[in-house]
Amino acid sequence: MTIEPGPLLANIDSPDDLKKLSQDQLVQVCQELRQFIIDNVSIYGGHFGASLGVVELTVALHYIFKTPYDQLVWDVGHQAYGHKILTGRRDVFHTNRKYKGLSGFPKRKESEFDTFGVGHSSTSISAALGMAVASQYKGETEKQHIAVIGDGSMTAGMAFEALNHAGVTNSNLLVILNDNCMSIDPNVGALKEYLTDITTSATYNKVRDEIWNILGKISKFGPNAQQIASKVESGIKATLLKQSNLFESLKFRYFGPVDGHDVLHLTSVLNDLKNIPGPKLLHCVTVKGKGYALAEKDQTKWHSPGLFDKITGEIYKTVYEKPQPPKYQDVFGHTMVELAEQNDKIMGITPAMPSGCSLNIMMKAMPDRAFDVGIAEQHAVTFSAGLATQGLVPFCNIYSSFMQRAYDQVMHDVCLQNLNVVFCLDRAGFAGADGPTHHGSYDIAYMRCLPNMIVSAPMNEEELRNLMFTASQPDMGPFTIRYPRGEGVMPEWRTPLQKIEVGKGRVIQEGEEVAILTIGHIGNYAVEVCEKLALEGLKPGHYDMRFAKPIDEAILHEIMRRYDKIITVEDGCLQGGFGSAVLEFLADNNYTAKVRRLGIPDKYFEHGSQLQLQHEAGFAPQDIEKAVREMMAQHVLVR
Ligand SMILES: Cc1ncc(C[n+]2csc(CCOP(=O)(O)OP(=O)(O)O)c2C)c(N)n1
Ligand SMILES: CC(=O)[C@@H](O)[C@H](O)COP(=O)(O)O
Ligand SMILES: [Mg+2]
Repeated sequence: MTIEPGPLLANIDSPDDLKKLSQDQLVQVCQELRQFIIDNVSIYGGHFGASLGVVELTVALHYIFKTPYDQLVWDVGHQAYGHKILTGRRDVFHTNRKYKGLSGFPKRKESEFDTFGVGHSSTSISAALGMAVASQYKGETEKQHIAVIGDGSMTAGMAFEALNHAGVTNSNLLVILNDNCMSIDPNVGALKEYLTDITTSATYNKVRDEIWNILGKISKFGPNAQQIASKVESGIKATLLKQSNLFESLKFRYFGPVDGHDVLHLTSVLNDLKNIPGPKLLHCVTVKGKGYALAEKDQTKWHSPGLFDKITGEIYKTVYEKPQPPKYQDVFGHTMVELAEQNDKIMGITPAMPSGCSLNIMMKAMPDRAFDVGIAEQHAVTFSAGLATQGLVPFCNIYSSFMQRAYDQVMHDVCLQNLNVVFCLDRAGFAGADGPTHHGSYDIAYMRCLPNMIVSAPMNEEELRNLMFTASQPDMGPFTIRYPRGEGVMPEWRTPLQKIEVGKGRVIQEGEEVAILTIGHIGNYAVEVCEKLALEGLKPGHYDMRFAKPIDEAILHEIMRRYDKIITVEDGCLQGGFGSAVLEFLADNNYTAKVRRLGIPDKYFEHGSQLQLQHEAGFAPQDIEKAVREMMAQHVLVR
């Protein structure tokens, strides 16, 4: 079902069509765009509050700037639905985040208006600066470069690295700080408080209004207006502004705060800024979820709510007759509290994903022992390392793909010093609709090669709890536990906590001819396959190896004695992953069994459901079954 756009939006196939509208029509087009986003997301899903919050900004940017010639970079990109709809993708927007459909984030290969591929936060200023410097180098002096970054994304070190560089260039860069006082959860930290102070400061607002009044008058003076305006503005700021401004201190020209929902004022401000050279920052104050009352009220819930009834606001949930297994995330969250109640050394850390990873349960129960540190993965890891030096046991929960950003900290600050930090890597394996930026494909490989690091993955809820308990024991050193997004398999999951021997796998079923070796939740697919094959009297062995490192050598020797053929299955990259660890063991021990490795091959996978992507990669249940049947049909001549 395609959604009908409003009458103005129906005629906008590109920003050129938008530019044909009169100023008066802009308010209506914003209403239509907002409604179109609500209509689509309620039926097809996706990120919600962030795009509603930048409707006016999106319209104003495409109205004033010459996109795609002028380069517009969205940070994270979860707020870019309006941008996609206005730039030729309105009629296919219902495919957003669906398998083979539009990406949920800007993507260079999807549109020339998507100047930079995003998904992970805080890259926009660096990227836009790179573009601005390239334009300068090529003599494209007219070209504009705009980075739109949220207050949450601004908390990351990378954003500050970029500001630090940009401030000493004379590049044509406009940073728009979209300040809605929210990350996914409420934004945190001193920067957030600083931004709130500026937004509410009476002195500041007075100064700002005077500057804009004077700019308005001066613009009547013709071609030299901007130089004059710029001098007047600096003068006013220098003389009137007693409090120092962070961005001005970094040599940016700071403008704002302005109301990010007043589209007419925004167009006039952007029009003025277009003509002011050098790095500048416009502080826009917006409301996440603007225009949909429930989303304005509970902004975390409506960040990405799932499907809902747009009239009543009811978020649909599947109703089951029997109790269902919990999400791994909730098992993690509740187990953290349980462990921390028993062991006063345990602390919890998340970089800006408290509700996503469920550390919010511990943050509520034990606020002095659980920290949201902002979008700051590098800091989260080294902060955890610092805690560990003092004898505490930090559980640092980071989405597998976001951990890529903190790799040096894992190696240099944790592993090299053999510190007791537990890394809970959430969203391991295919993330699903978020796509390649968010798939947790590489963690087994990138963690396995680091000395001192233990790498494990639970096959179910009980295993997750036991691995967490094991990792909390004294002197474990760096310990990784990876698990996927979503439900496990055990409705009755509050099992007693038991220590697992590090590096020890489990026999799920002994069999004949072919052994399936799995790691983590994906092992449940092998269970399914074995049950199906048993109906035909076929009985492959199945081993849940639990640890990719140290790998269970005793069980592997035993497997080599019993089987000619091995299938390894992992929801991670094949290069350097769990299957590679098995191959290394075979080679080191001169075994010559036939081995087939199933996992994520050496290419990027787009978005879709986890199962669709697993099948595309060749390790969904039917693919494992096929591999077993093919292996069983093969005759091994040499042993
Ligand atoms: C490196 C990284 N860490 C975490 C995330 C998860 N994440 C996506 S959006 C978001 C909040 C961003 O807040 P802000 O930039 O203020 O945008 P808003 O949603 O408020 O519009 C977070 C934490 C991410 N995409 N990238
Ligand atoms: C844009 C972004 O990075 C997050 O909103 C992400 O989509 C959250 O993923 P989960 O829904 O798996 O928590
Ligand atoms: Mg925000």
